[in-house]
Amino acid sequence: MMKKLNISIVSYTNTLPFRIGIETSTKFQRNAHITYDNPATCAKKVLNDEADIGLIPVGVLSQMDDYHIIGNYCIGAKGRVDTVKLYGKVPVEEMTSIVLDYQSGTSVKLIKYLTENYWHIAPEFLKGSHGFELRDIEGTRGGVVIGDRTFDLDKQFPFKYDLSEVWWQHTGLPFVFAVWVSKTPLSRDLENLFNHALEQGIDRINQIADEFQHIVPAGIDLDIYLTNRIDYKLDSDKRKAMGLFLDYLKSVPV
Ligand SMILES: C=C(O[C@@H]1C=C(C(=O)O)C=C[C@H]1O)C(=O)O
Repeated sequence: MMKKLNISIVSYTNTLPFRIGIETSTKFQRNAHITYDNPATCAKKVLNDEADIGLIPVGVLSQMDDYHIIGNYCIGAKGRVDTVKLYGKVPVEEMTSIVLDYQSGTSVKLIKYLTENYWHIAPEFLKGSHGFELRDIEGTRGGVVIGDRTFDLDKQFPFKYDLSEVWWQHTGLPFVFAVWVSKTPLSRDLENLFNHALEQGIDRINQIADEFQHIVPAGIDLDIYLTNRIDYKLDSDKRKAMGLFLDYLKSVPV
């Protein structure tokens, strides 16, 4: 019998196929302890050895001495993703500061890449705290928000920028927000089993979207979100994009 595996998974709607794949796998149902966390917490748990496997932000990998990317799936997007946005009451060119989502480890670095290399502006960056998205985006202060909290924010701000779409316009590449990582390598068998569990969920996306449509606010089409916005396959273009982003993080410690 294998030791119980601690798995930390992002609790946002975009991980539904992963969650269902793992939760319904007979192997992991019995032999895993799953926690549902925000991305920054997933990373912290893997870094502190509180989790064996985590869905962790790519932006955090540059701070890890050793890590292993598991399987062929990720949280990525080809162009617009809808749930990672810079919001503001003024256009980005007029923003003097930007509050960063405390739940993020990737988008908070992607915004630095884009302000530097795409918009050519140098705003001050501030760390957001719980509830910042409803409180702190004011005047010339913009804010980066990720995950389900964005579902209700689009109506509230006149200016919004989809960071994955802007990355796509700038590089012509998809973007990878989070990957499955372990600090110590898994056995080939275990990695295959884990990847297979994820695949079981991915193969049922349309059915899952149907079943869970009621959990997202009216106006959000879950099937479109899970099939045309989030892109789960960690293919060669996504690996290339991830390499480019990690090289940038190495060159400018952000
Ligand atoms: C696409 C998304 O990507 C998320 C963004 C992350 C980050 O910025 O660190 C991490 C995990 C992803 O779930 C989203 O939250 O909607």
